[in-house]
Amino acid sequence: MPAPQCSSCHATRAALRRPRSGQALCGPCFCTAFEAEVLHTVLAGRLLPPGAVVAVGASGGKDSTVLAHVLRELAPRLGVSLRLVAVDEGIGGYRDAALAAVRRQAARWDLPLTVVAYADLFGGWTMDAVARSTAGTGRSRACCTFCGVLRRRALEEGARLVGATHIVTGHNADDVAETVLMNFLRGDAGRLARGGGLGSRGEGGALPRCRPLQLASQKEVVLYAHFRRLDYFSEECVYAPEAFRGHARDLLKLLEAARPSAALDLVHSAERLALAPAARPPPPGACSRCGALASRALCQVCALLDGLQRGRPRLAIGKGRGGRDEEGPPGPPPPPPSDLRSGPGPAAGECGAACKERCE
Ligand SMILES: Nc1ncnc2c1ncn2[C@@H]1O[C@H](COP(=O)(O)OP(=O)(O)OP(=O)(O)O)[C@@H](O)[C@H]1O
Repeated sequence: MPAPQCSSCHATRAALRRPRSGQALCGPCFCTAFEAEVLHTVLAGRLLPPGAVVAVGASGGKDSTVLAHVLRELAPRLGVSLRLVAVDEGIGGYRDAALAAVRRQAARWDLPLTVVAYADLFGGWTMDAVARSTAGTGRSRACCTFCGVLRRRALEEGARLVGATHIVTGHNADDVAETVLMNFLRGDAGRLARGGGLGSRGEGGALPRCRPLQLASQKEVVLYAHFRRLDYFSEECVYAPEAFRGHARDLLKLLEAARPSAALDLVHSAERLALAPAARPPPPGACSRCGALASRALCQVCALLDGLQRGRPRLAIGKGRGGRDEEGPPGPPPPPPSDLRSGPGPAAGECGAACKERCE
């Protein structure tokens, strides 16, 4: 059976059916509709005011590639300027190739690019060193959680470096739905309550952050990249197979098979969740070491670096466990890596990151 006419321009055959609405569109009409929807998300949510200097978290992957491309198209109408900020986590055999994709994008789109590295920001620690340090312990599966905490801080530092007023990331509806599921499975009411909305307003001196693709499905992000012929890096991080997120992703796929709107429904559920006063997390204070926002004495970055230097990486994830090890009782502490400096961490007041928030 021949493909139906595009239901928008009626001039050509449709190339796809939109996964959620079933609307038949040709490639160009789909891309125009996709861009209009992102524009609506940004304007309706007042995410990026005119004059904003926007740091785009650029990983080289499909989501941030699509985000940077769409925002570049929309920048004149929004009245914002863009900077690409890429974080080099120090993941051998993965990040170098992804950074090469970001460099190609920056050159092709004529956007300024700044790269910040964990090794420079976090006293010599790279993600590979963190993984070595946790290998064989109960904490090795938490690599992605550790990395998310450090990346959030690194992105904040990079954004400040380029004079940004706002940070955007490429999280799409599926990413956010997975996070909602993970928080439910962890029983983490505090993060569920904070996870709603399209981003954070930048409390405590942190830069405002938002996710303009939060209402776009992963499938449509991929379709947009395909029809716009975007060049992106599509390999999975070497540490991803260990992550708990993979189970949430599998669960989401099962749910979507029965209910195609499951991801977006979860995103909207999180937006509407209202916590009983007793379940609300306490107002954050300042990290006693670096001055960043923290719901405990040390912010998550300082707690993590502290634990790494002592050979007992720990992270306060979940329902107020007071910063104890994330995954079960600690095993014997591994020796500290000999090739790493144990850095002092950022000076008081320099961080400004919202450490209390989930960092992926
Ligand atoms: N190394 C990095 N440098 C800068 N920003 C990053 C980096 N890694 C992730 N981000 C930001 O966080 C968002 C979510 O990252 P995540 O690791 O969940 O990957 P993803 O959902 O596959 O996104 P992408 O396809 O853009 O890599 C990205 O879209 C990007 O904006």
